[in-house]
Amino acid sequence: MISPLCARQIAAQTAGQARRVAIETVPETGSTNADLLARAAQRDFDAPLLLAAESQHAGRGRAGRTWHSAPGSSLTFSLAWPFRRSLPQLVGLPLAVGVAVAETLNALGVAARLKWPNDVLLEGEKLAGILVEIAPPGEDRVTAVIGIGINLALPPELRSRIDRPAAALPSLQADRNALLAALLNALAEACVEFEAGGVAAFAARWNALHAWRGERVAVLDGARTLHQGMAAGIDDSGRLLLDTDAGRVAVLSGDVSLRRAEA
Ligand SMILES: O=C(O)CCCC[C@@H]1SC[C@@H]2NC(=O)N[C@@H]21
Repeated sequence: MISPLCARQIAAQTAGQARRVAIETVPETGSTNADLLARAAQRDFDAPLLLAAESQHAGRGRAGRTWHSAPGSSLTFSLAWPFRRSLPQLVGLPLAVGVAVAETLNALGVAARLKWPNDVLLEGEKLAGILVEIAPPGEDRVTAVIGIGINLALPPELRSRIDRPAAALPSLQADRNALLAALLNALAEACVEFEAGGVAAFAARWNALHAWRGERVAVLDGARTLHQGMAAGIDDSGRLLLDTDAGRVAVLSGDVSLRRAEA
């Protein structure tokens, strides 16, 4: 039996948090990221706010992609967090979020690993995606909307819409409120730590979770290959380090592929 998302249950399991987070759940929406960005633009809240949806019909992914999910078989939520940091200082936030998600899953016995910059993989297949979007900056703070989608089951109609190998976590489907509470605790801690220390504070933990460390990978911009080399982890700015034939390069953006790397 799949439990419905319930704000009260999630709040009860996150009550010990130093930073209070308001929690809302809705049966359906287009995109929890879009909803929180719109509300942030209207100054609808000024403290951390979590919005979780049973179902999204216009889920957004990175690089303009669509995030497909199915009611009850995915966990889809966004956390809006106001940071007292400048916009450029938030560049590495998605990596810190990836660490928080993967460590939470590891603590629940799931061997999740990270693909740069912030896909969460299980045995090489995508289990969860992270999309961080920034609301129009206020006077003294910048609000990041941290959107996370986790596959808990992959019914055939969902699998047929996803164009890449995907994984799911049926063992965690039964109590999505407990999973969401554990994630929220870890994310709130990560946001506080990120505000103090930036992405450098997460580099060693990210590297310990790196799925493709030591593997030959290609970094792509659409169909174009930008670099090829051995993935060596991230540096203190969150850049992917690649050992190429021409020496070490630090990559700022792109999609990483194992399949497209030439031997
Ligand atoms: O891997 C990606 O491309 C990122 C996917 C992020 C999906 C989540 S689901 C909750 C939140 N709302 C959205 O519209 N997108 C994010």
